[in-house]
Amino acid sequence: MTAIPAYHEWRATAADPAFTEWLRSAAEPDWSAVIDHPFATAIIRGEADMRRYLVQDFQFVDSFTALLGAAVATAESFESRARIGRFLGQIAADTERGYFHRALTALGAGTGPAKPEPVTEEFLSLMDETRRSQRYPLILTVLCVAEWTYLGWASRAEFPLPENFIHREWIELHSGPEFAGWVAFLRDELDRIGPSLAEEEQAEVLGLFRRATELERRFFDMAAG
Ligand SMILES: Cc1ncc(CO)c(N)n1
Repeated sequence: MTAIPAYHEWRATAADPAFTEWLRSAAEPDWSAVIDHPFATAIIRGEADMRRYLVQDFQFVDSFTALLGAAVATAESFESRARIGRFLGQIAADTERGYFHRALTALGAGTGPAKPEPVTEEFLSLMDETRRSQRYPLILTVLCVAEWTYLGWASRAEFPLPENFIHREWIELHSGPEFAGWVAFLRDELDRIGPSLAEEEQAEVLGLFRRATELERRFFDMAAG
């Protein structure tokens, strides 16, 4: 494995010196494996069996929403806090939650408690630990991986989208200008804060970014069965 240069070394030679670009490039090959994952391709084609995936992801989204709450609590300005709070209230707790209820009902799965798969457990632990740290850079890092990878695969979809609402709305929730704007906000926050962190903290952020990306890949592997 090639060693990953520290941010300040990397940025001297990078075409795009953004902090999140350093993180993303260091998360390869997992990053591209998530974006190009066969399960994501099956969603885009309207062919994925969504039941196990959505039952597991409903648990993910609960911890993710709690993590958004921690981001609201730790953000450094009212504008950032309001931006995250809006996404929490309008998307996570409303549009997306409504989708889960309709989709899980249509799949005959229900919205009650379900047994988490091992990768789900690992992801929930990572998010819960990050939430408890109450450290904004770490919280942003996990949010950024989750949202940016999802924008990546969902943006591969072309019109017309699948007819089945379970595939179509899942793609719509993670693509389009509004979701792209949300991801741009998360990246901008991390691009603003990351460069002034101490080198050890930058390394910690990098480790967390890579770990979360690996979990995204394994989450799709789990869904593909
Ligand atoms: C596993 C996973 N990663 C990212 C997202 C997007 O929030 C999601 N719903 N599920």
